[in-house]
Amino acid sequence: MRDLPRHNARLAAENLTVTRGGVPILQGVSFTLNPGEVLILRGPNGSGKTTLLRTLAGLQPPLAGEVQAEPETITYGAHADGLKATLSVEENLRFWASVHGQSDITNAVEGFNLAGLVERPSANLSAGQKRRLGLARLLVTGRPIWLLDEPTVSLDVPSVQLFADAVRAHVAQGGAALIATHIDLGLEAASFDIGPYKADPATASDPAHSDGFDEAFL
Ligand SMILES: Nc1ncnc2c1ncn2[C@@H]1O[C@H](COP(=O)(O)OP(=O)(O)OP(=O)(O)O)[C@@H](O)[C@H]1O
Repeated sequence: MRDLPRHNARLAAENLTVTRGGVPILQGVSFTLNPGEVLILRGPNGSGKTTLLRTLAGLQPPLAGEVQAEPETITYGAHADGLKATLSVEENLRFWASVHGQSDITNAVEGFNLAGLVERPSANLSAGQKRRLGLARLLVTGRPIWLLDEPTVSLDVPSVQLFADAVRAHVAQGGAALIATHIDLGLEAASFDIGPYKADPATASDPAHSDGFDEAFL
């Protein structure tokens, strides 16, 4: 069983303003994610969930406010699977594990029912199988804070269950997860609704902080 550094799995957002294409999308976002917690990120399409997750993950700077988390505690599961197409399932997991200084992929293979697929190039997986492999990578990072963007897209019901089980096991070991999803995962979790944090359109983009181009998120 993995031994996650319990005290590291805390993330706090302090009065965050997040932007997309230089335009403020959310402002005044504050919340805390504690070890052992699952928080479901709620908000309609286009409300800024991806933008917030990317900011929390350190992939883009906030326009204002602060993200507090210990270094190298966060792993971000994006919309895109980010798999290496020519590598097999096992090679993908071993590669990802080595990037994070880990070596054991057993939990990842078993936890996402990949044993029968280990030798298959990831390019030849179905959409749901790719998604399972993408999620299995979470288990080889050794990182305690999972930030996940629509993790169940393409998953069938049994696979959603595998994912929910993985999250349960993760938080039972002191991990934490913030999950943007529109479906009920059957998890014991609080919700964080970003609706009240919609940025005031009058808060014009600050050119000093504008990215200056039309961002495309991968
Ligand atoms: N390339 C872009 N440049 C600037 N703004 C964009 C771009 N793409 C999307 N936006 C806008 O940024 C806002 C926030 O988008 P974001 O992807 O964070 O929302 P979301 O809540 O994750 O949506 P969904 O539930 O549909 O995934 C939306 O209003 C969207 O229209």
